[in-house]
Amino acid sequence: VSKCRRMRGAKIPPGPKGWPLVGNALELASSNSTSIIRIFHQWAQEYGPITQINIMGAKQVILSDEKIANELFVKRGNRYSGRGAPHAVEYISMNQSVGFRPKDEGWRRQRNLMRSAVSITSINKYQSLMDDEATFTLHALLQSLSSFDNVFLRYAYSVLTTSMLGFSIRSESDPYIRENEDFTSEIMKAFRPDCFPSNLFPFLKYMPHWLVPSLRTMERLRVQYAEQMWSMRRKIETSVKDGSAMDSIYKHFLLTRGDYAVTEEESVHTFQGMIDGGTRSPHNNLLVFLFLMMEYPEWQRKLQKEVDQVVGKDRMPNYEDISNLPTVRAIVKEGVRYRSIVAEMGVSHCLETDDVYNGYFFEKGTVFHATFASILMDKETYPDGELFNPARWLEPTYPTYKEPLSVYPNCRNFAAFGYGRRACPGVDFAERSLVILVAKLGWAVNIRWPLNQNGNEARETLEYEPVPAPRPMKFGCSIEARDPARVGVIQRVAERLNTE
Ligand code: HEM
Repeated sequence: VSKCRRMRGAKIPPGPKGWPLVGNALELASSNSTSIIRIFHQWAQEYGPITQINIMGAKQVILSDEKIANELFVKRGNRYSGRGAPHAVEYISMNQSVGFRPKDEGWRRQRNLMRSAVSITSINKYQSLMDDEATFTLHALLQSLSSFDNVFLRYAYSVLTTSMLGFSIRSESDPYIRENEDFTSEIMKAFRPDCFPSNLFPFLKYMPHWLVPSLRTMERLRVQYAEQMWSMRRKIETSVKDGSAMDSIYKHFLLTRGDYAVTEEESVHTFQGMIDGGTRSPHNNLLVFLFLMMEYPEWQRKLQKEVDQVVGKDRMPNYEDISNLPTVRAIVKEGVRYRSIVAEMGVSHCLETDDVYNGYFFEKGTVFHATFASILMDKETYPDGELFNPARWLEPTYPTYKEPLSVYPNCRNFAAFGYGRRACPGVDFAERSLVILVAKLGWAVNIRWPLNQNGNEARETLEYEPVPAPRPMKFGCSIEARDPARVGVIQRVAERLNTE
């Protein structure tokens, strides 16, 4: 109250009452991410766009309005760009992970390295590597149409490893993918209060490890994480020294080491951070794309029509066509909006000093969640938001329309990629990799619901696995080549790439 008075009578934001001492911890203690999203959404509806809760005395604020999220995270970004990651996440990542660490000097150095890495990948050499990866993907898909999930997973990894680390991954069963995937699923649990109670009950972190099994698990994961990053670093260093390393951002970094201020440890975490942050969401978005093309066949027709008009039948679309493919970009952007499963509850930001906004007092250390599930469905910005409707990015009647269509729609400054200083540093890379592959898919294949025994469409609804950053659950999808001539084109290009 006294702090509040100091802030000239500002009020405490509304929110559910909670219990003495524990606050709202009990409502959240047993929830997984899916139910947290639902609970946050309900609270936002009941208490308004700024809802404050209290977890064992620590304040958290749920924001469900994009304008407010922008005012705080972007305009007041100097104060609202901490992370406030749960204890288990900070411990396992040794407070060195670019995505989870506080907004400190080390984080700035890492962001600079990432900015430069992603901008180097926009030069033709790297766009062309990405394009080749998309062609391999199409080729692999045509060889094994029902393996779309794994084929896309390989793409999500290989597109990053080729440009960032200097090696392409040719099979989805490659140990690099399997190890990263297994490890990521384990580490995602570090967000859950039910798996790591020290996330909710801070006193637990001071207990001896032998007494608290979750602390022992944290230590095991920390050691494993460090070993994974450093062994990759040693491998790349050796190949750069013996001259066998392919061109990559990591190689470029090692050769121009003096240009970057990051410490050795920070650099290792930065490259791992790009793989951790950059594979899951694009993979999810590609799966969602297939689903949407089955659910909204009219948009699949529009996609195919645009690609055919721009490139014809005799060649595949490539990265140089992107500016002429606004419908492809709109389908990608709308897919991300419609199902931004990377974080439907948003990725939290942490306030670094006391602040007053709209008459409300926020205390230093408050963790803010801009819930995408509410923001990306906001009725004013997205009038028919519950529909997948790429037209909102293509037609002037919609509030989200922007010209020229050779540039827009694109994903820059799009809320689905976060806000301000903390916004996704991989946005351009992610958009490019999705647009290139979606354009090629539109050109090459038809996507339909599979048929059941009676010859009817076996429609499904899109469900997600209940872990943080959930994946779409397995679903059926029938993919077939549009015509044999196109298959021939893909085969010829893929064979040429294989022999180069
Ligand atoms: C469809 C694809 C993607 C989506 C939807 C997405 C979304 C996001 C979001 C919402 C955040 C949190 C932003 C905030 O705190 O305000 C984020 C952070 C981050 N993303 Fe992405 N992302 C995608 C792809 C990528 C890719 C390809 C990379 C790597 C090249 C990447 C690397 C990161 C990193 C390192 C962070 C943490 C940044 C920080 O905390 O400073 N992401 N992303």
